[in-house]
Amino acid sequence: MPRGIRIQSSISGKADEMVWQNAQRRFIRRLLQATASLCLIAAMHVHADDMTGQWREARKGDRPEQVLDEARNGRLPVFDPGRMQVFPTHGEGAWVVLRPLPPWVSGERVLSIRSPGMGRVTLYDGRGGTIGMALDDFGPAVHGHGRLVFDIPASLPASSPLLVKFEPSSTLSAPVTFRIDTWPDYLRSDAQWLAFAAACFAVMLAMAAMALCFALMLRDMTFAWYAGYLLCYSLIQGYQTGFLFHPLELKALAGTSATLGVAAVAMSVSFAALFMTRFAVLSEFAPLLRMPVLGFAIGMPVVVLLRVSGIDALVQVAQTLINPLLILGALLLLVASAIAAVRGSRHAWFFLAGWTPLLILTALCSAQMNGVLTDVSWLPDAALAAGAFEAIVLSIGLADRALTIRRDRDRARVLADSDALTGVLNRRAFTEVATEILGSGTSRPAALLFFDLDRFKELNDCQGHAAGDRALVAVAAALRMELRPSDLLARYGGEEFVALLQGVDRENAMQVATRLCRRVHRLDLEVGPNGALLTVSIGMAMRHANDTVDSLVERADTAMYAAKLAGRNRVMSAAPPTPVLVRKNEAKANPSV
Ligand SMILES: Nc1nc2c(ncn2[C@@H]2O[C@H](COP(=O)(O)OP(=O)(O)OP(=O)(O)O)[C@@H](O)[C@H]2O)c(=O)[nH]1
Repeated sequence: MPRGIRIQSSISGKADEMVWQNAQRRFIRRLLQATASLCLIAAMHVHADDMTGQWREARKGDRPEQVLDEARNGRLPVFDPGRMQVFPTHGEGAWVVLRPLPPWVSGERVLSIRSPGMGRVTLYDGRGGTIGMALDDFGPAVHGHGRLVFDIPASLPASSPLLVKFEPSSTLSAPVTFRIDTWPDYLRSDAQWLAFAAACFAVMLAMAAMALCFALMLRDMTFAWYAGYLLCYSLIQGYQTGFLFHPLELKALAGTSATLGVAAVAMSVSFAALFMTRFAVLSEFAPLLRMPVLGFAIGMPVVVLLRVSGIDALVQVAQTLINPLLILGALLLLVASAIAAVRGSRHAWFFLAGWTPLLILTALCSAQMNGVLTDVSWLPDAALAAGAFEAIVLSIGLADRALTIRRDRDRARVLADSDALTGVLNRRAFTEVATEILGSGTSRPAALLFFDLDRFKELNDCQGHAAGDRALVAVAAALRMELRPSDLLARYGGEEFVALLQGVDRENAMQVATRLCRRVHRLDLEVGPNGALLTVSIGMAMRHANDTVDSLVERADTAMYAAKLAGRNRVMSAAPPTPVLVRKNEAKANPSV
């Protein structure tokens, strides 16, 4: 929209803005409600009772047959393989015996271990053979997605117990579930998971790429911190689900979860802190918490450096600090954004809506490590989906922020461009916009009207300056009403106005000017005690090639004086520019001539 019209429509824009803000408030409220419902989804999970399980910690010198014997004799603790269970991977690891229950799945089948963490798992096939596997393993021909899968040959009786060993590992053990499926069933669920995970990663990475582009284009670090956060969170999920290795086949990242994975966890919270500080405008809405949040954002990379330093003592310190710091930091972000939101930061609400489900799910996944919510095996997948959900919510928030900034800028521009008393364009803005218009097409006809109120001094003297101001406002409003939205109207000086009419010929311009002249008279504003009404004298000049705004105004002003001399309350048309004037303008436009 041209700048002049934008300013002119600013008043009606205010009403639209209020409607828009209410709609936004409603949208955010609904978003929060949806988020809350997402967090409160009942922990319903149906799992098939198709196996029983027994387990014990592995000891040095254990033999597989001995463990199977112990299981057969009922000397091992029992667990439900369909519920999430953590098996120790410190020391010598852990043995797990799975006993399929009838009805048995015969023929070729698949044992899958969901969310196994980064450790290695070995299946003993009962004939002295073993198959070892890990999420970042590229050896086996068949590899699951988001899970470890073992091919159970048809030759192994369906009722045979399966012996699995969780090998010793320095990485944290994760709660796992076990399942035996026929190949078609397994392939179907694997394809579903792949589609789900690919969609979540695609959303997060697309939003991160978009944020990076915006960071570069707008030179706004808020977008950069946001992109950094999303990339780190995607990396964390990529490690945890094994998506980086299968299907992405990023072999270079195999074995890096203890360093790069941990760094990604720490950096994601650090980036989230930096992002939230700017996004929720903590400096304005929660200034006391800004420094602690920034301190946390800077502290986390330091801990990461200690963790990857390779110096034992420092690694130990980092290892001790990292988890408590993560928990404290996450809570700090939550509290800071909640305070900012309550104090009026609209974008803090977006942050809360996106970040809270993720935080709750992360906390619930951690709780599963301690034997809580063992039925809810979809929680790790929900944490992945929450990442995508958060990416969408925060991207909408960032778009809203960009719009808000733009609207504020537009409003400031409108204020700077408009005349404080009458609300029409001021002289500087008129000159700029009119120069743009005249420069954009010389072939299009245009006319400039110069208005000067008659005997305005008398009105001021007799009725006071305030009455004079009211008259100026009334005249400006009347002129604005009469003109087309595309015509520019400006207050040029004290009681002088100018209008630039586009696409009119001389005859049309004279008709418009005459109509405006009559309109001012019809305002019935008395000038003095003798009952004379306020009138206006108008000079009209048609735009010629080589005309500048100044030359056009100058000719219209001269015509206006002629109207004054001829008795006021009338319109006079300016003569075409004299050759001297044209030559002067040509010289101005091209100083070398
Ligand atoms: N109330 C009010 N008066 C203003 C404002 N700006 C300029 N004026 C007054 O407008 C009057 C202009 O007077 P003149 O230039 O003598 O012109 P005039 O009285 O209209 O006489 P003619 O133009 O010859 O018809 C002066 O008295 C200014 O003080 C304003 O913002 N508000």
